[in-house]
Amino acid sequence: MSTAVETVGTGATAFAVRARSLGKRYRDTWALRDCTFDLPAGRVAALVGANGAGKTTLMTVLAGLLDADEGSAGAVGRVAFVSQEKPVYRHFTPADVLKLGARLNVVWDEGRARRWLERFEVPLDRACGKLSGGQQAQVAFALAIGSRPTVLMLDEPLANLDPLARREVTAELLTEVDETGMTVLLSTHVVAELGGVADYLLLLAHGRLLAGGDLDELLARHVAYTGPRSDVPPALGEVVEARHRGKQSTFLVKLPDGHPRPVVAGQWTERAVTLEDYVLAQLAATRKGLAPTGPGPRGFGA
Ligand SMILES: Nc1ncnc2c1ncn2[C@@H]1O[C@H](COP(=O)(O)OP(=O)(O)OP(=O)(O)O)[C@@H](O)[C@H]1O
Repeated sequence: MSTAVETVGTGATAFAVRARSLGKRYRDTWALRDCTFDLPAGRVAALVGANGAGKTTLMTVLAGLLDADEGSAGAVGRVAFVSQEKPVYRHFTPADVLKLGARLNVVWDEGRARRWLERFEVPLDRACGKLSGGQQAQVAFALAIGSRPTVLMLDEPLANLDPLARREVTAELLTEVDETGMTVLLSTHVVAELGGVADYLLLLAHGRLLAGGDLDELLARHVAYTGPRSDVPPALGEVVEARHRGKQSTFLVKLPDGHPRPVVAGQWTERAVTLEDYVLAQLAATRKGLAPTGPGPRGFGA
């Protein structure tokens, strides 16, 4: 079955992107399978997963550039997608790219696009082929931002950027979200830098949605314990990851539903789980072949 991406009516929907049992295969191999989620509007969602997990495939299907083989997907309003390669015409200057944006897009905000380039000090009159990889990426972002998307999808937007530019790009994206109400879905391996930026998570493993949902809620349902070497954590819960080094053990534990965070005593300490802790623990568990936390009825089983 081939299912094209449908555009969902803007009515009273609170979601910006929806996927139902979405699947995509390349020849006989499924790259994406049984992927179901609703991404609420106005969120900044991090799409994470190991190499080959299916992130690019998911975004490309959501953006309507690839047909799904199973299920359906839809996005509300205008979607802009910046692929991993961030392609720009090498002989065009950034100023030419802006002119092209104005001609190609029904909705075009020249000021926004230009401000983005000025903010990142990208020369407007130099051929894109002579710009650095990071500057070329900024041109691709400016083109996407200028088209005033309702949903902006960015495949590894931080990959070519220096550490300061990464911080500035994420900050600028948040400003855009605040000002326009757009929804952002971005895939990345630079999870540590998404703290305070992403407020939603979609975690893929081997083409399946392993976990997803509101980030604060997800992290509040987990806790990290450190203490003397032990085979079991000091309190009830499902062990997502156990690490033992010398005489010390660290556990990342999913708390039982409805239970408050237990207070541990003695030599054990507990701390809140960060996005990076959570993602690394989940990825390590899937790599070791441990049973992943399976998706719940809406695909969110974190
Ligand atoms: N055009 C293609 N033809 C055949 N297989 C493909 C194609 N594109 C991707 N795949 C396979 O589909 C799976 C998912 O790939 P995808 O690029 O979506 O992963 P990803 O999570 O984006 O990876 P990365 O983090 O390395 O960019 C991988 O096993 C990959 O080898």
